[in-house]
Amino acid sequence: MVPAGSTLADIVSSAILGGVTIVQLREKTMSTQAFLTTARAVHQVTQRHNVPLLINDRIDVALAVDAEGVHIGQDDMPLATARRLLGPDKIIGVSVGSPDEAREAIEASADYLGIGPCFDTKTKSVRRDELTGPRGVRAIWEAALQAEGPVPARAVAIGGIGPSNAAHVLGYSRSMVLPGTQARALDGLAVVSAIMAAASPRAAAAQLAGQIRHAADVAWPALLRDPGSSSAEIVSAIADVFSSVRAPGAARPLVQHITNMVVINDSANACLALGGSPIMESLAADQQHLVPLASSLLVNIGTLDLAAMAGMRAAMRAAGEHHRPVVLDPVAVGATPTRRALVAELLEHHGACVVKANAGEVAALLGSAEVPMNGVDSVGGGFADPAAAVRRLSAMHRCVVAMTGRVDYVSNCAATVAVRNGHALQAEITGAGCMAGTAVAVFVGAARANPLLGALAGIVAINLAAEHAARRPDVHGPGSFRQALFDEMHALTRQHILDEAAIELVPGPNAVPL
Ligand SMILES: Cc1ncc(COP(=O)(O)OP(=O)(O)O)c(N)n1
Ligand SMILES: Cc1ncsc1CCOP(=O)(O)O
Repeated sequence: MVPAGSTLADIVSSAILGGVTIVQLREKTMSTQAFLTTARAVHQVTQRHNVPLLINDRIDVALAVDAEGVHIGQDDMPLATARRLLGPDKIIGVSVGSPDEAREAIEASADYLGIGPCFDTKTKSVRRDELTGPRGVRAIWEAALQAEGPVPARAVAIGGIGPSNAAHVLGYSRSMVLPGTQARALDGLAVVSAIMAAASPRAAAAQLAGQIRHAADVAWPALLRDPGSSSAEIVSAIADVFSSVRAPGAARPLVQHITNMVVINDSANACLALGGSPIMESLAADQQHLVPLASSLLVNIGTLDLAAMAGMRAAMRAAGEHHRPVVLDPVAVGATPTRRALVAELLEHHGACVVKANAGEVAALLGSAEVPMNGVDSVGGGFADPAAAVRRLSAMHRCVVAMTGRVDYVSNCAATVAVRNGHALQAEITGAGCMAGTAVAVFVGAARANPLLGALAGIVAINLAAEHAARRPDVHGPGSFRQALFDEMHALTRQHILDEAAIELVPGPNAVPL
């Protein structure tokens, strides 16, 4: 992987200057003599920078160059033997791909775990069924944290991790906030190609270090931020978000949509009427150019085709790299295997900031049959405990969930808010739910520090507009309602929100056991 004209030691030095804090030398095919020569050269560099060097698999090489430690796999020398040979002071890391392996390694005193492989990678040949995904990383990490060993558990994730998914992997794999304990993130990420094959290893390492800081300092605290502690406080905070978009002279948030062909025009008009600026582009190749310019990304799977699916993946990759909030609308997710697999993949590989869904879609995502669907519509009486359902989905995917219905529920799993605005005519026009997704995307882009409030602002805004439209004397049914809805979105004011938002904080546990 070392490009012509440069040496491994040069790359390691430049990666450390970019922010790498520990180096592992992994050579699968070199002769022992060449491995020793390389290890000595790399060790000189790491020692100069005061960064530990670990040798993969080869205890003999680690001893010969007096490296700071080793990394061993499940098929390598047993940990106890490695410890005997290396002594108590050397670092020993162990690869784990299951909760059982994690428990065993912690009990046997591993200094850290390498959890994975998380995603597919060209660096190592792994079977599909061996890939843990971020959800598997989370399960393994939680098992490690619950295991009892002589040293506290530490871990990194490995496999296919780069700048577009690093923050997502760290956020998604956090152990859950169980009552009385803190959510715990992994201690870092292990990457090979994202640094070694980069044009500038220093810039690549710096970008990854930035993603790690973003995950810890920005994304996670934002997700769990309080919306306020009383209905009045929350309504006032929602009104502030609304005003930040609608203030005279404020730049209109650009919302990049990949949406369905049924609603595309209505969604673009709703975006404009609410104060946003819509762009609707599904071409995969354009996403890396468009998404960084946008304030948020809306992905709606309503009418699927292969090109749009490729566009969604590319757009969500770009959103991960550039920290753009993604609003995912999993339209009719339970209806077909393709929809189920796509949404599972998008949530697992990229993650969403907000999932906006109706009750039937929430049920499908939870794997529950409690709420049936008829095509894209949720039918029946909904969940017996809707707040618990949104909390559970929010905790499962580490995102805000906005569930639309007669009463809307919006949750970041630490707080859940019920919204009792809206009108029955919303269920009589196609695309009302999709427009709610657009409304959420407009305000989430403006409320990055608190996506729960952004989602609430979108839901309240479209619902109040619907109430206003339905009250108009010129509205006689779905057709005139649809037309009036755009006018009323446009005419909505901060004062309407302060006077008319009907929201309440739903009492409940702070976290949900998964
Ligand atoms: C940090 C880290 N985690 C996992 C591995 C993989 O090690 P192993 O299972 O021994 O597989 P190979 O590297 O030998 O292919 C690692 N090297 N580092
Ligand atoms: C060594 C190893 N172990 C599990 S995946 C992997 C390779 C990771 O490489 P990359 O960071 O290039 O995906």
